[in-house]
Amino acid sequence: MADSTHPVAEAAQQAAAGDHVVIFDTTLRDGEQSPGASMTIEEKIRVAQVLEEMGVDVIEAGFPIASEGDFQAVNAIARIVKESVVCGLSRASAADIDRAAEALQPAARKRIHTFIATSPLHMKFKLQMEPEQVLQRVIDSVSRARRHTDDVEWSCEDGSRTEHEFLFRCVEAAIEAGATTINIPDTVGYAYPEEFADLIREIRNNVPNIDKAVISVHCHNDLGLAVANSLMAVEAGARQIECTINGIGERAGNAALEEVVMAMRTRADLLPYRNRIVTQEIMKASRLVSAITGFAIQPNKAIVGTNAFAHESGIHQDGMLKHAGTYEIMKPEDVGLVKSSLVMGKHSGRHAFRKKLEELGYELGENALNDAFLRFKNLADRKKEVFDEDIVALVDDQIGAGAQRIRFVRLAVQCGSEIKPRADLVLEVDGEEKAATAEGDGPVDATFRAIREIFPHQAELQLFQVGAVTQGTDAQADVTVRLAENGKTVNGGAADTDTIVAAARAYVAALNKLLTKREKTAPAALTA
Ligand SMILES: CC(=O)SCCNC(=O)CCNC(=O)[C@H](O)C(C)(C)COP(=O)(O)OP(=O)(O)OC[C@H]1O[C@@H](n2cnc3c(N)ncnc32)[C@H](O)[C@@H]1OP(=O)(O)O
Ligand SMILES: CC(C)C(=O)C(=O)O
Repeated sequence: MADSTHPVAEAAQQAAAGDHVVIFDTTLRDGEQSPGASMTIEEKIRVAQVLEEMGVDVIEAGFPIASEGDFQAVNAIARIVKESVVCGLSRASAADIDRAAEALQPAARKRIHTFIATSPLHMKFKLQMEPEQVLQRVIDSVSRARRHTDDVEWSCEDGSRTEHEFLFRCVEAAIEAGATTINIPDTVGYAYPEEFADLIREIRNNVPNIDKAVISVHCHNDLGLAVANSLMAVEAGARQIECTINGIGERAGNAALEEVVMAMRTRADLLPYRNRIVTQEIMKASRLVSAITGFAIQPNKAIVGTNAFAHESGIHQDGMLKHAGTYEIMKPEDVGLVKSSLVMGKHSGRHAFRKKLEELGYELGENALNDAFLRFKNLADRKKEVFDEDIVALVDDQIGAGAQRIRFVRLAVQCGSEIKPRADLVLEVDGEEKAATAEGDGPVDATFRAIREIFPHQAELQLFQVGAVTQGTDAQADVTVRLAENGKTVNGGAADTDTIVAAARAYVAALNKLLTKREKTAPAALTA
């Protein structure tokens, strides 16, 4: 029987009575159960360290009996982590519990989490056990776990679909046997927030010794209600939330740690509870878990999606520039982002466009700004997102318009496995056609040498980038050439179904921009 004066039991009682919500992270156990999310031991250690730094109270590091790798990972994390409690999962069997205890042996603070299903469906078909046998297993497993540690968590798998009277008996027996945390899982994400909160209240009202344990919840997201169910449970008296970074987990995942924590922080007026999470570490943890599992975060994912603090619509951008509170309920810095971003696209307005130009170092007069804005809108209609580079090109084009001293006329290139690449090029320079022939290390090199021969210059080629505008062998090649001279950098772009022609045109476009920039500062010729 549990000693109610034991420090763990006392802490449990205090937590249950107080406003501290224990954050139990199961990214490394339930999170890893997401198909395709397996992590190596080294990766699990990295995640555990970030969780510890973040202030997670309990890290469920794995299911030690599941495999040698899981055992080793839990064992390694138990050695390294000092601030958080390290927890291992086990079924209601002596072998599982002893294996978990062995893995957790070096931990400064350890918890054994043992579970068994209690719903009629799971008991009958999966476990093929009678309810009374399950009840006896609850007592046996918790008692065995208590031989290894004072910190024992017991879970009734499929708790939300369990008959209430039987659930109360199991919970009471688990606490009687020494469980200090009672976890009520919504294993299949079936619960509805008010119904789930009522279940927690009923447990509190019907289990005589419930004040000797912390009530925990573990909600799955099959109906997208995991976070709502978890928060409603806290309002009803639960004081531990089980969750995962980015909400990963079995099937549709678990309650997302970042969402429950930021909801409690942002709506502290309605949810006046404390937790130890350093929210500024959220982005770091999210990116690490995404990178390790290979699970991309959807752009509109709450808190950690790339769009969570990004604004594209003109009216929103205007509001944001005037007061961030108009469209942001959280500060991006509070989750570890440097600042919100104004994403330029077809819905953006003039205020945001002017601000973006300022950030990019342009100060345009009213007419030039209006002109650039129209061109920007035109481009945005054709392009999903307009990047900073597009805006630079657009404004540079405008500045350089009318100053096309050099024009592409024609190009013939010879190349192949047996021939030295050769370019025959004709350009028009200040209205006069000039031709050159050059050889090079490849057709592009030969073409660029021919340009230098016709129009000698010192500019350095910093970037040559080829992309495809469309797919297939008839795709247009989209070439970008970046030239730099005396600290001035310009990009020239061109598209053509012939990659070498696109390269020549892009080089000429960049050269024209450089000429314009050069003439603005020192009206001498660019030619050497
Ligand atoms: C809701 C949850 O997320 S629970 C955690 C789920 N996570 C995992 O299952 C991941 C790790 N699991 C594994 O590696 C394996 O399933 C193991 C090592 C645990 C067991 O493997 P195996 O011995 O091959 O059994 P298998 O997985 O096929 O079947 C599970 C067995 O455990 C039994 N079982 C299931 N839950 C429990 C439980 N809580 N307590 C006791 N027995 C249980 C099942 O009834 C079944 O028993 P049976 O073999 O007598 O029919
Ligand atoms: C083991 C328990 C807590 C679980 O993962 C579930 O029921 O979903």
